[in-house]
Amino acid sequence: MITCIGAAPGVAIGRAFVLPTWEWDVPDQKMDVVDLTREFERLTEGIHTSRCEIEDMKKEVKEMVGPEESSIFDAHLAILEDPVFMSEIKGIIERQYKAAEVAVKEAIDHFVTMFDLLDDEYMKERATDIKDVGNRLLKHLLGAPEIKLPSDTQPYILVAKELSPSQLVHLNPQHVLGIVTLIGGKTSHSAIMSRAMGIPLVAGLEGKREEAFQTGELLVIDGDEGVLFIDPDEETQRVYADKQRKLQRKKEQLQLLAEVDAVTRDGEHLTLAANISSLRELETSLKHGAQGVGLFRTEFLYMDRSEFPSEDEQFDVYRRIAQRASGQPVVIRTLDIGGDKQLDYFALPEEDNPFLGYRAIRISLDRPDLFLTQLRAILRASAFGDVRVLYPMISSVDEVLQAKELLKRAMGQLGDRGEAYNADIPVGIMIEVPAAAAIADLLAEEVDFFSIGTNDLVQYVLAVDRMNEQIAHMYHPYHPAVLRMLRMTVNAARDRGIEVSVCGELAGDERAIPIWLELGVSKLSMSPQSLLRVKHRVLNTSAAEARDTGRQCFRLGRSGEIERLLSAYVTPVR
Ligand SMILES: C=C(OP(=O)(O)O)C(=O)O
Repeated sequence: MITCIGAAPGVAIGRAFVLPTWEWDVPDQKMDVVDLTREFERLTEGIHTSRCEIEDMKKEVKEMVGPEESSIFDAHLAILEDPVFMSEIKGIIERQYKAAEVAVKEAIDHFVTMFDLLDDEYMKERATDIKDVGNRLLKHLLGAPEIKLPSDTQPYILVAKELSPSQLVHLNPQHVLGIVTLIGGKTSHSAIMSRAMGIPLVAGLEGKREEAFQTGELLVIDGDEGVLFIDPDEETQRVYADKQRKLQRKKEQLQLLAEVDAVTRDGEHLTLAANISSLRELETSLKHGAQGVGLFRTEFLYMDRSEFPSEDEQFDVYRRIAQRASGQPVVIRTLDIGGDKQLDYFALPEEDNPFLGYRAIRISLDRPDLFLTQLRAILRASAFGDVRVLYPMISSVDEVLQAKELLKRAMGQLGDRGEAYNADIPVGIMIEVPAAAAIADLLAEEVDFFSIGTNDLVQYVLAVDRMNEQIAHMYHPYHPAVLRMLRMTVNAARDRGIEVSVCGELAGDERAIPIWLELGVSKLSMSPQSLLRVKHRVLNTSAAEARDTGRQCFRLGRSGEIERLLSAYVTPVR
């Protein structure tokens, strides 16, 4: 047995297919005849073809896996445009008279060595991205063929030194039982995609096996435990086949809960809704028994295009979602760009602190033309279902009043056009900025509901960037400061009699159920993949007991203690 990193859960048993390394042999030679113009032209053409391929893969992943995973390819496109990477390549051509492919190879080696030397998992993963993009560029410059995966064989476990997201896109989950990579870890882009595609993955095998992996050898991998067996004996095969069957059965049992209400053992009802970014995700959510859409992240409608979506385009999507939700609530959040979410055609200013900068409602209020277009589209959809509007990143009463004023103006415009809409559309705000939690009592006077966005709330309360892997260990959703903010918000909503729900990642963490019960939050909105797991936990929970645990959490002073107490209370189900 080899212990490694379990990067995507699940068990796989099958024969190995070893993927040849995607690295080209490039002889280090100077140009025969110095023709800089020709080399630059070849380089430009290679970049263009690579960009087109990456854009196609991005579209494919968006369709197949989801918009968030597809944004992985933005990092790849950014590398092709990176001025430092490109000037390194051009400098080698210009000053050393080397052919474009030699220059690209040297630039890849230079940056990969530099990033690998840093003792930082995140930077090492970025080295993988550079290799992936650089090798794609090299492939075009050398006219080399694409490495193809077998598609007509028995299903196999794919073994690769490392696997790039662009290689993963072309995997057929019907053929690939599992993945083994020598390098990489839990945070790699491949791991994120494997998890979303439901393919078990173990990583970090480099140096743990002396001889090379061979195509055809029998492997067992367990992506939960992070273990790999090579040519396992019969007993091991039996044990893991058994585990695999149990996991499959668990999945099937959970699926049976889709139509069951989320009620605790002692009769308390919770509403479990879904966070979605597309119609495709709504379908998955409905299959998993979602009670409506608690958060529709509309920014994904604005991505992968060259201009802002028109009112009609937006209306078409919102209407279809409202209709498909068949009368269940659909909460549509207005545009939340800025921070880590950028639009190619909307040049946001370079900022020192983009998460504290020009983003979300701040942009909407600054650009009423864009905001009114979106509000009209949402309002028109409200004639087709229980549509509600949600404003992101609210930090003051003034912002709410301005947004409400613009909503009224949008209603007036639709009225002039004779369009139907719900004049009483419920209006809510995200509580994700500490200021909003602190003045929740004032904000509650102005709106119909609160939706607590714990992802951003945790980042802002703790001053811990949610995207920065180096400080990821400090990102504590169970920090007492976060719990206090939650309490303030929920109390304010209760005193004013408005609805409060939670839509951050914490809503999908079954360990948090005692916190919600203690606070009196009865509506949770989460990723479609979490719905059945959380429901299963709710069904096995005694609200009275859980509330007791929740109460104890509020008395503890350290995140670790709180997390331990909650973890001991539940045994997570997958
Ligand atoms: C749901 C949230 O918003 P985002 O889309 O930024 O994750 C949140 O911040 O909790």
